[in-house]
Amino acid sequence: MQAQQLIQTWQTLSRPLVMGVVNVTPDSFSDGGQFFSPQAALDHAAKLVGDGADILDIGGESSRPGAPAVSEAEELRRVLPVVEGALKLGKPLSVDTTKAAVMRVVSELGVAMLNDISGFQHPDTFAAAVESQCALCVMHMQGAPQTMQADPRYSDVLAEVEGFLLQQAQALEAAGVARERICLDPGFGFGKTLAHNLDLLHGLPRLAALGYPLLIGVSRKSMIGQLTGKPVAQREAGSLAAMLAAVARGARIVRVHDVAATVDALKVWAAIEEPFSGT
Ligand SMILES: Nc1nc2ncc(COP(=O)(O)OP(=O)(O)O)nc2c(=O)[nH]1
Repeated sequence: MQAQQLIQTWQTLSRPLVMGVVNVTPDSFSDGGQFFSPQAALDHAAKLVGDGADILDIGGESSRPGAPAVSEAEELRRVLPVVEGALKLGKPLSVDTTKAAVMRVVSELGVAMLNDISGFQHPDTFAAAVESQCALCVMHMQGAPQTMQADPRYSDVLAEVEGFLLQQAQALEAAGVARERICLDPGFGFGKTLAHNLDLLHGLPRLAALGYPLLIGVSRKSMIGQLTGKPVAQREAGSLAAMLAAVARGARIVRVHDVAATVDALKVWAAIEEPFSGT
């Protein structure tokens, strides 16, 4: 069972896990349209595995601000061929979806994780998560992709994100989900200003202290663009810096587009951070 393999890995591995992004969408903010055909997506998935990805996150609906919603049928049409093909790559798969029907189908196919950017808030996705045997990524988002960046406001962003993540995790456990199946994600860029994102980055140790693996996604996001002034295609360096800052503050799974560069950055970081073995 892929889920057990993934949970075992994130419990035992001394280094952060690298999650490679496979967007089977025409409009993802960072790579929309590049991998929209099943074969292109599978070729990309294989490349990311070759580059060192520990997990692949397959998504069929863009969550960028203002993105149009995708129907259940269309999302299934996009992701199923890729999931079925990527299962043969021998790495745990995650599916990035907010639809219960998609969760149920891919759980049956044996994917390792369900990644819900809306944090399994809805009764149908909550039930699908509980009934699956998958690992679960509970992410915080204020509002919905279509409107979330209009005017995000918090009295205390860290406290509100922490409260939501803990509430959802505890609700899932109360419904019978084993604690080790759950990881948490503050949702960088999902209804957050740059200041909110930086507050969350600074506050990661408090989220890590909740006792669940932290998954973070800053790769190529607008917060990197705001800090560097660079367009999406030139945000690799900034993304690596933010990723390492998050790892230094407790992130255990990093969701990235640039897998090879991330693997290299983590190797150097680990060599510096780990006590030098002298070999
Ligand atoms: N758990 C989690 N899932 C996510 N899914 C999508 C995106 C957005 O990035 P991307 O998939 O590259 O863009 P798009 O949503 O436009 O496809 N970010 C996250 C994230 O930070 N955490």
